Amino acid sequence: MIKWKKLFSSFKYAFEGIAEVFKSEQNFKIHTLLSVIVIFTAIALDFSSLRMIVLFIVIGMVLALELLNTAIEKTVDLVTQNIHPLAKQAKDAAAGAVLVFSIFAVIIGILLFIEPIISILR
Ligand SMILES: Nc1ncnc2c1ncn2[C@@H]1O[C@H](COP(=O)(O)OP(=O)(O)OP(=O)(O)O)[C@@H](O)[C@H]1O
Repeated sequence: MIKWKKLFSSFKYAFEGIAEVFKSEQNFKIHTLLSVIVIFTAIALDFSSLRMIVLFIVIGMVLALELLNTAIEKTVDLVTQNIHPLAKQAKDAAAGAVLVFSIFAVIIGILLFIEPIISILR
């Protein structure tokens, strides 16, 4: 049987986690703001369903990766407050994951937007 109270609590904690990261992490704020701008621009350009789906996947991945990056940072800080090469490697690798996907997100974004922008300029 579905435990509704537990399910509701899980959502509540997840939203608390997102709100906390939004408050404390500048990068997450910037990515969220950019995502909103990009989505409204896509609507204004009358994106097809397929373009919209790809856009939502990419935006979702960027924001989810940003949350995971913060989770790793916090976990490392919980394990040690001291300078440690493994702490550096863990945090840098997590930041690298965000950077790698962000670079590809920009490339995908250009590919998604270029045609609708050109056709509106014609
Ligand atoms: N305990 C540690 N030992 C060694 N190097 C660390 C340690 N903590 C952080 N660093 C280094 O400092 C960098 C910045 O770490 P920090 O925890 O300040 O994250 P941040 O850059 O502030 O991330 P964000 O701005 O997303 O919170 C890390 O990427 C890592 O290279």
